[in-house]
Amino acid sequence: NQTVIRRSGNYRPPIWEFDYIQSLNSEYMGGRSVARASELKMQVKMMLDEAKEPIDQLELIDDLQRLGISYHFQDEINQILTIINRKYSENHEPEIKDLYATTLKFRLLRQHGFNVSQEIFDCFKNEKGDFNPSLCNDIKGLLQLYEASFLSTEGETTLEMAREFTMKYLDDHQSLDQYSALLVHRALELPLHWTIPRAEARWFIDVYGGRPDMNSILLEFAKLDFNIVQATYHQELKDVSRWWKRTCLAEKLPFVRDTIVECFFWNIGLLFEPQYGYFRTMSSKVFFLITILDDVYDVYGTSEELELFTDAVERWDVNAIERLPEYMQICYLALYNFVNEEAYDILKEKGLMIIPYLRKAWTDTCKAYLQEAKWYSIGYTPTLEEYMNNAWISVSAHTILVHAFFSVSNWIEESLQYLVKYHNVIRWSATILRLADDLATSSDELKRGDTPKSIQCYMNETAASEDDARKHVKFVISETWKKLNKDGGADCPFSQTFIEIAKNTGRMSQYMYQYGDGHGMSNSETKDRILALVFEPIP
Ligand SMILES: CC1(C)[C@@H]2CC[C@@]1(C)[C@@H](OP(=O)([O-])OP(=O)([O-])[O-])C2
Ligand SMILES: [Mg+2]
Ligand SMILES: [Mg+2]
Ligand SMILES: [Mg+2]
Ligand SMILES: [Mg+2]
Ligand SMILES: [Mg+2]
Repeated sequence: NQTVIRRSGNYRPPIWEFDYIQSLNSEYMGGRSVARASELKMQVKMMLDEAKEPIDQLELIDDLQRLGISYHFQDEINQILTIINRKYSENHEPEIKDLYATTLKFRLLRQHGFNVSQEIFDCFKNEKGDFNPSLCNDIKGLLQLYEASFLSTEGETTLEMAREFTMKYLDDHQSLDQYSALLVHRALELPLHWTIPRAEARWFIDVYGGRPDMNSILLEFAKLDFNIVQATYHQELKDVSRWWKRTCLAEKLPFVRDTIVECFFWNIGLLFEPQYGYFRTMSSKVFFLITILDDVYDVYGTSEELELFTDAVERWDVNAIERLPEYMQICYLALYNFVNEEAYDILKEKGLMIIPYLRKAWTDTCKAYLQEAKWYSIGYTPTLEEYMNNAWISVSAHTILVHAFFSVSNWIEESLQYLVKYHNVIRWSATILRLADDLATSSDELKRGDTPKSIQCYMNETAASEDDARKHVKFVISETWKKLNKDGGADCPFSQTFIEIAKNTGRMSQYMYQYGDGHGMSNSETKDRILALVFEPIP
């Protein structure tokens, strides 16, 4: 047969070795830390009970969320916000026209699913309908309004105006106190709504520590809780790494990305709370399988082999293995065994047979991969729309979210129908992941040979420069967030936890790819972030 030319991704070796991972032993595992944490938790709960003024309650809630400890007080927080929302809906007139207080209330209520209207901001406009330029000196208010503008849905022009208005003034503001300057700089880099909670917590704990009015109980609890939660991550990562070792996939497939730690890291972004260990462990394996299959289709497989593999996945018949080349047999059986392992757990725990759902998700992924491989082999450049109709599937977010649905959801029945037809909350989450991924990975992909990506399709279709194409892709990400805010909003049929995973999938993609390909090439920023969030306790 003709000599097969196989491309290579020339990927780098893993940064963290198996033995190092197995040697992890956090001092925060012990009972002493847990005992101290529960004492502190009680004191924080009292602070919540004692906060009487709405502005004090809102500021405390905002601090708890940014410090990453609000998950301990969900009931108390929802109770407080329900009362504030009821008072607001009974009496729209704001006591004082305070941009900061009004915007903080709007952002927290909307973030928690209360659909408070953007009209709340009309009292800050002049007779022309623009925001009062006099507001430009209220830096705290401007910053809140900037952050709030990212919770907009399509057509909310006041929030659109708010984003433009605040960006103009925030950018060149000089007279800033040190704390506000840090918040403004951070927000302009990546707004709060687009930031994964764990990354915000790690950063804000340091910044909060330097705030003049910081509360030492809050700070101590935030640090200790962060480290205790990180200690549970170590156990989960040991589990995942033992699975990685047992499969020998990296050894058998030297051409794939060997990034099991990065795969685990994705899932700290998706859901950080300690009680979701099973989800993170299983989802890390999903990410790893997606990554190596993606490399089989993008880099290594010949068209004939890829057709065979796609057909074998669609048939979901272990006997199909005979017809596969050896390297594909190991991929297929690893996928087959993992899917059956998760299906076994769910059948045992919840009495639900999920193989059909998982099988369809993986089949859709492989068919989308095959479509891209075909476009590459014939040198075809699709229109942006044609590309995206396939690429929101080929980025495999739907597979990640289908697996997630079964490993975190309890009330599965009524939302199952929305899962199967990939409800928009899945599509918009996948679209953000795809576009953020293309911005960061397409240059390397094109160099070694891959299908044209969103940037290249847009350039080919409109004769735009690469710079303008990248700007357009960033604009589409921003517009897609408005759709995600809407379809992941109050009347979304999924659980809050599932919606949070879908939103964090978009957030984590913007975080992982903020400085280039944090997954495949792992730049220093991503390495430092993994050290801070996964390995190193806060001193
Ligand atoms: C999990 C993922 C985010 C998804 C599959 C592997 C990834 C790390 C990334 O890899 P990439 O090669 O950029 O995917 P694609 O561009 O070939 O679809 C896309
Ligand atoms: Mg939190
Ligand atoms: Mg790829
Ligand atoms: Mg690919
Ligand atoms: Mg690719
Ligand atoms: Mg890519």
